[in-house]
Amino acid sequence: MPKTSLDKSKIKFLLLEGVHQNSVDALHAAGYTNVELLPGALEGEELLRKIADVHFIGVRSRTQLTAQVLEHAHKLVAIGCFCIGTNQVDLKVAREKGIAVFNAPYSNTRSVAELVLAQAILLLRGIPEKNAAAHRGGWLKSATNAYEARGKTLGIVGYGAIGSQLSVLAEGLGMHVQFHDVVAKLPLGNAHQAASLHELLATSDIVSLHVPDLPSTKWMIKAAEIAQLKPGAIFINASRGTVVEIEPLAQAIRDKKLLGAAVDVFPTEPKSNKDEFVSPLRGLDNVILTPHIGGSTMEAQANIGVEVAAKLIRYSDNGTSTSSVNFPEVALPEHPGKHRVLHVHRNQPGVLSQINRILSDNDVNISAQYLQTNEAIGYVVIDLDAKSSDLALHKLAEVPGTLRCRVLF
Ligand SMILES: NC(=O)C1=CN([C@@H]2O[C@H](COP(=O)(O)OP(=O)(O)OC[C@H]3O[C@@H](n4cnc5c(N)ncnc54)[C@H](O)[C@@H]3O)[C@@H](O)[C@H]2O)C=CC1
Ligand SMILES: O=C(O)C(=O)COP(=O)(O)O
Repeated sequence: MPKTSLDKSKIKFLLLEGVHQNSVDALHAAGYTNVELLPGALEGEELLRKIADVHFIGVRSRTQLTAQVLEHAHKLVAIGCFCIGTNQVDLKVAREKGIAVFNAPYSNTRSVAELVLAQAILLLRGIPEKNAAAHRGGWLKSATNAYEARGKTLGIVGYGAIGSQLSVLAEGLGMHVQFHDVVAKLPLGNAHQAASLHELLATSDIVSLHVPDLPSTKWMIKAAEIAQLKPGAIFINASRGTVVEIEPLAQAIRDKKLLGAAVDVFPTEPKSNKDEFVSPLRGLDNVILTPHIGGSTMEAQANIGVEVAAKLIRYSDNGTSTSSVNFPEVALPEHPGKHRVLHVHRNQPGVLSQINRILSDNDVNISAQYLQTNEAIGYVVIDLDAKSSDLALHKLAEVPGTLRCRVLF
């Protein structure tokens, strides 16, 4: 059973995919000097070897922390997703192992919304094609198939943080907005909820996807859905590459059924800037292909770096798990003069009573206790006298059902 009680300088952080330097600075400032920052994603043997040795890992959307990878994460206390999506992490397995997962749910939403709006305007004017032709010496001066955004209907699939922000920006341009969501959402401005996905697809001039990667959104746009789009429509996907089947989309572009498309996310993405990008959409001039940079702005990355580093530091320093995406949320006060035992266990009957029995049998004076559970795990935090913490750590780590146990000084 993994248990930790470490000096800060021995707590290892591995940050991947070039997360912002300010996260390293924040960790250093908080006393965590053992931080490795790598520019790309990791996979295969290298990831397994590295993850086995660290207490905290930071990733973006590319590194896959699957059940198999997490099997090797013997020391891991928490995962920071320096992005919105957490689909790259097996959240359930992480939870069952007592590993808390944090993300930055809002820091890059504006960047995505701005990019999508810009792409919609460029595609309405046929700019990608005209630009590509001009680079080859061509001159496509023509108004044919070039339109203003004003008065066009934008269909947003997934009216969450990004979709609703896009809605407001698009209305500012004079567009009509409709959306489809599985949850009833308050329409902003003059936007309205479409009767169904089918109706949205069939009646929008531009369709933009903003759903998370879920089993229910996997390949939600296939040949049948693409066939429902209006002739001459524009299709944009900056959500996840698993939401849209690429081949039927490429075919609709080749058949000139669609005016254009913008795609930022792909079923398989290169793991770093050194690897080749392969896609059936390559070579189609009226498709804007971007390398998953919807959230890649200086502002967003700086905000994400600060936000996620702060969540990891708080969880490490103090045990607060607020805003974790897979963990019982506990907001904890400081614990001056006391030691704090953090105990993560399976949510099964009897664990808490055993913990309290052990503490009482050993005359441990509890100055505060906090408990939060979800359907899978329980998270109990106990503040006690410094002299008792070593004993408590070792005894509580042996309680059946214990997943992780550590002590904070
Ligand atoms: N291209 C990029 O760089 C970025 C991509 N993203 C992607 O965008 C996604 C959305 O981000 P947010 O708006 O912040 O998430 P969000 O969670 O605020 O909104 C997602 C919305 O989709 C809805 N939804 C879920 N399943 C649906 C379905 N089957 N049909 C229709 N609606 C459904 C939800 O009810 C929710 O309202 C992220 O999960 C991430 O995958 C996020 C940031 C950057
Ligand atoms: O925030 C998200 O979910 C994104 O897709 C952005 O991913 P990235 O950090 O650019 O790999």
